[in-house]
Amino acid sequence: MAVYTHLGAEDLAELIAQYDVGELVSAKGIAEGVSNSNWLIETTGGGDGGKRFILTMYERRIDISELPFFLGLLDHLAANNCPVPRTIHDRSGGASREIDGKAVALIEYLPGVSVDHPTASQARAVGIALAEMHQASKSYDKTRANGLDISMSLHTLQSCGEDALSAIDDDLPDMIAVAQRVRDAWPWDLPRSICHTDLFPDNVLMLGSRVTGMIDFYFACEEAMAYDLAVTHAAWCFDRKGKTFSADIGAALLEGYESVRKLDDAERASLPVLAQGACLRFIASRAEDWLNTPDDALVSRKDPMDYARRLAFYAEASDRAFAFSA
Ligand SMILES: Nc1ncnc2c1ncn2[C@@H]1O[C@H](COP(=O)(O)OP(=O)(O)OP(=O)(O)O)[C@@H](O)[C@H]1O
Ligand SMILES: N[C@@H](CCO)C(=O)O
Repeated sequence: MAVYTHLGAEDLAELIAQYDVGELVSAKGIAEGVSNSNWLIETTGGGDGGKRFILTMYERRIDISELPFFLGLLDHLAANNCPVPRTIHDRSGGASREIDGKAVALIEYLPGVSVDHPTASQARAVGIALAEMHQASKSYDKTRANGLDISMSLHTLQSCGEDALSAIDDDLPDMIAVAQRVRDAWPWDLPRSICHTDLFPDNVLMLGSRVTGMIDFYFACEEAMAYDLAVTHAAWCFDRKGKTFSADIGAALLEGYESVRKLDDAERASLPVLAQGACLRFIASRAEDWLNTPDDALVSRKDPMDYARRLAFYAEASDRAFAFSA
């Protein structure tokens, strides 16, 4: 479910008339996603070329004052040949507008589907797209701090508290001590750029082995590029529950990334701790969401233990997780 707000036909037609995209033909609510309301918009087409667009209404999670950073980043990456949807600007040049006090943006529609079971060649393509994005975002002139870094993951777990964590799973309270250990070992001085930090399979659109779209940049921030690679590794190289690691997917992802941007020695050596930090980021946010989502809510909860299993693998088998060929 992800249409939280009803927009009537007249509201939509009036909104679309503010853009040089032709007239509204249809608007369909998109079921995927949990944070924002999204519609697939079709128009008769206009000066901006396309006839299909994504209309996003920002419902929660995003601080509206940060929209210029996120929407400007889409435009910067698209202009630098990354497969990222550009923002459609309205007739007065605005990247976002307001309806009933809520911010909305019209985004280029990109073809492709999200894969559930990636192949090695798809993982390689994602590695290439991620590295090219890191290179392109170095010249972006805006920045944003990571609000979900390892210190915040530790803080979030501590704030949930051992009792509440143990109500989700008996093993979850142990994550507080693990987060302390990982924070103490954190490499703070690795090469940085603007990173996606949430490049899960559901945020990548693909046609065959081609990446046609990287979407949902609403966690993008300045971070260590190797951390972004570690997040992507954790999200792509395991089954959903985190029980089985696919060495061929991991190797293909790293090889694709390094075909564009070679990791330095410090980045390579840091990958095991970065990957554990990546897991803790999702353990913490999932645990917090779990505790804040009522049992009867329409949105389904994501299990923090899926990432606790990945974390255990990175802690115990980092040689297997990050086996470089040279
Ligand atoms: N630019 C785009 N081109 C094509 N489809 C898109 C585009 N942006 C979003 N979508 C579709 O809309 C769905 C929901 O988008 P998204 O994942 O960004 O939702 P969200 O609620 O903002 O994010 P999340 O659920 O990750 O918090 C995606 O799964 C995808 O199918
Ligand atoms: N990709 C995240 C949701 C966004 O924080 C998860 O699966 O937990």
